[in-house]
Amino acid sequence: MDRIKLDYSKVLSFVGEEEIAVQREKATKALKGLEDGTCKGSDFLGWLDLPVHITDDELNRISACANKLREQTDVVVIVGIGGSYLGAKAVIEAMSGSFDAYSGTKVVFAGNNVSEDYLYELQAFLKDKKFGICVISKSGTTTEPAVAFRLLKDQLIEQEGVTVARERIVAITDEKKGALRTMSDREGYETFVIPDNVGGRYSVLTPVGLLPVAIAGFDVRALVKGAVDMRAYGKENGAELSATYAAVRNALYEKGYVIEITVNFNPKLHYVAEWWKQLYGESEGKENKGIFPASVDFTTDLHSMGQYIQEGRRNLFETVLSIDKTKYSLQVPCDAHDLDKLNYLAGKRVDEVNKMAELGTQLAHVDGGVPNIRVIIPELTEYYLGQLFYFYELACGISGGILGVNTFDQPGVEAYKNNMFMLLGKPGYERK
Ligand SMILES: O=P(O)(O)OC[C@H]1O[C@](O)(CO)[C@@H](O)[C@@H]1O
Repeated sequence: MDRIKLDYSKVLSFVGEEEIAVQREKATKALKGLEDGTCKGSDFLGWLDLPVHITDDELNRISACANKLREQTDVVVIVGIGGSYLGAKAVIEAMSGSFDAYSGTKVVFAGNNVSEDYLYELQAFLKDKKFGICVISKSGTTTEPAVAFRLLKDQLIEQEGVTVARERIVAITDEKKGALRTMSDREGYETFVIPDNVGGRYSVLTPVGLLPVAIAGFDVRALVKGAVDMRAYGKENGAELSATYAAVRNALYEKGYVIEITVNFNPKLHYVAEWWKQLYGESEGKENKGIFPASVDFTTDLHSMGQYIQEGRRNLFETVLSIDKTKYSLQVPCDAHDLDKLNYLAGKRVDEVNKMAELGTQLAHVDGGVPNIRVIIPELTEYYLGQLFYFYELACGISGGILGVNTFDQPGVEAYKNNMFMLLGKPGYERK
């Protein structure tokens, strides 16, 4: 099997090898802190060896539950927010056909917003369907999924009765605590556990990511295998890939490049970038520090954000997720009249046009003062997504260590919640 690669040659006119070497040394220390459990937030290092410890029994149970739901339903609603949906959404979007949504989708998402219109339209969509619910919340108390779950559970009971509804609801939550655990135990829902020592944004390789991906019909074993292989590769060489990426981005940060834009040239990677944004944003954005994680979809956004990236404030760098091989092959046809003047492209693969757009953009942006990192992915498969997830997770742990923050907490998220609870009159929040 091949492996994802890193190319940072196009940052070297912005930061020198010696500046990267300084950060690389810090990366080695940060990695040690993760491996021997002495870093800040060390209660949440369960993700480090998680892929290696996933057993065949666990994967079989996930497959069995997914198959049961696939047989019993037309559609399964995945209810969750943040780390409780982004990993699964990233894999499902990456692996699905671009128009699958129009031809009988198996999985839809809810509980990642509190839009009344979204929920109303979802309920209308589900009205004549056999549906199931996979509700995911580590804390079991997050408002967005809790509101969506209450509505959908009532609808399911109304459409199918209490007994069938119980069979079609699966909960993924804490082993012992939280409202969702209490409810699941009382109602007798099938449950899967999010380990205590794995935070939400690091949970894609637990049932949180694996069960929805399996329900959608994709290969969770290949996903896990990719992560296992990336872990093993890192063990051999001091986590070379992750440590280098962490060092390079911190060398850039030290020089005032405070925004990292993750770029794709394939819209299927849109949600991989959303997952990455939560991972890095929640992990590093604290104590008035941290690189701001942003993302764009090219070439689409070259026609909107491209102007700013080329000529706006020079405080950003790009990390391009570059896919080597496409799944399908398509050539630009020849036209006898050539009225659109495109015959110079006739016979070329559409992907060649895309690759030249990628190279042309890289050269233009580097010329314009935007350092460029490339993460090269051999093909868009579950296996390489598994590698990519693990590469990014480890790099994030290392990068947070270099920055000196606790990578694994998210105290800042509470501020909006407290205000919302106070405004909504939640008991206990009146005085705040
Ligand atoms: O799984 P839970 O507990 O509902 O939390 C969902 C998300 O909310 C946060 O706790 C805060 O936004 C994230 O860290 C987490 O991924």
